Amino acid sequence: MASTTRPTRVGILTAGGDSPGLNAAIRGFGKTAIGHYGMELIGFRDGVTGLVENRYEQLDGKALSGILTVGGTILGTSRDKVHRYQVDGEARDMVPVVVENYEREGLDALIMLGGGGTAKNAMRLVNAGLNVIHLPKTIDNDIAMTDTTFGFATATEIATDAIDRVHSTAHSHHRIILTEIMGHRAGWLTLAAGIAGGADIILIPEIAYTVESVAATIKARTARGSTFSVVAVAEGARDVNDAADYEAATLLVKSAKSPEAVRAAKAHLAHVEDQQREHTFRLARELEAATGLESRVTILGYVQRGGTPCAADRLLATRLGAAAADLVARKEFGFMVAARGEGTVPVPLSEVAGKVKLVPTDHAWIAAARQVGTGLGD
Ligand SMILES: Nc1ncnc2c1ncn2[C@@H]1O[C@H](COP(=O)(O)OP(=O)(O)O)[C@@H](O)[C@H]1O
Ligand SMILES: O=P(O)(O)OC[C@H]1O[C@](O)(COP(=O)(O)O)[C@@H](O)[C@@H]1O
Ligand SMILES: [Mg+2]
Repeated sequence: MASTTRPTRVGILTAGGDSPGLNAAIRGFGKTAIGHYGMELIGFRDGVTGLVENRYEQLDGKALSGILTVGGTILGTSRDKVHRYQVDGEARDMVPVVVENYEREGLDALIMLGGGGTAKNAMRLVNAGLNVIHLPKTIDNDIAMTDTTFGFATATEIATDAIDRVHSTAHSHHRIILTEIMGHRAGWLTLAAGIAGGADIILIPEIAYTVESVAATIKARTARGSTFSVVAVAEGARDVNDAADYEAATLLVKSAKSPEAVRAAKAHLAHVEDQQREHTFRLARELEAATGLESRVTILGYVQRGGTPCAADRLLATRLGAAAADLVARKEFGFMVAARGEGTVPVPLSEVAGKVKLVPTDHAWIAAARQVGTGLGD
């Protein structure tokens, strides 16, 4: 009797903040899965939302054509959590619903493209028995166990270009221009763009700053005849006082025992972070008072996440996507596909989920910044 084997059926989604290279990764996975391995592919809409609501579209060769260079994600995205899904203002555990949808659609695997939050969602679905593979995207570069993430290189280009551009206006007006750069709790993007753009001072969350130190660097420049300065400020950077408050709030979260205590501590941490949100404007006022130089703030914001991915991100996203399809073909699941050197390695999701990769204070980039005379605010 002739045996009929149905093609492997795979779902894919993008979740978390959008990031240049998401479409390149969808294409990299899809072309390999469909063209090379003969699999079927469906794309869930708007991240975990589409997974819960079972909203998806068929992805074929035509749907994947022409998206390599396109910014954002053709599938849409959201920051929904699978275990605390908001329904009528209430948080519900939707893992069983997702399992049901996965089974009803006859899926053999689910590919989740996302950052730290997505790694945690992926881990929850792995624990519920689904065959999941995660690909690391984020402009923040803060995912553990991978050399880098797609989106980071493009965002670095954009932020570097911004720093280049504020230089001439800072110079013309004899001003201090503070350029606030994204990165959530990590300083990778600010550090990379700050070095590449030749910022005079770089402030990152991993190194608490004092206004006195930043002002001293600026005054030393004035003494050398430069009556302007450019400061690259990470959105998560803090002065020593704010850093102490933040650390205390973080410790509370870590030491909380009951679920209620954890929730209360997390709410307190969110409040502390909220209070510190305007820190770049405060620093601008403090520097103006300390140096006598007029100060201005430029917040780069979502410009850093938009538009076409650079070549390095297209290359990274394509090779990670293709490697994910190889894993599906080999029936190896529960992994994040990490970039390691020029290759890729599958890393168990348990070694990634819940971890954040911050800039080590002995990192070579920090050493190089110091060596060329850049102030780090400490
Ligand atoms: N007068 C200026 N006008 C515009 N850009 C400048 C000026 N001086 C320096 N830059 C830019 O600032 C960045 C860092 O320059 P750098 O050589 O470190 O200057 P400095 O020694 O004055 O700090 C470079 O991108 C450089 O092109
Ligand atoms: O898009 P939102 O919800 O405003 O969030 C902003 C955050 O998203 C990011 O741009 C990227 O975050 P993820 O890639 O981890 O989702 C951070 O740099 C920033 O702190
Ligand atoms: Mg993140």
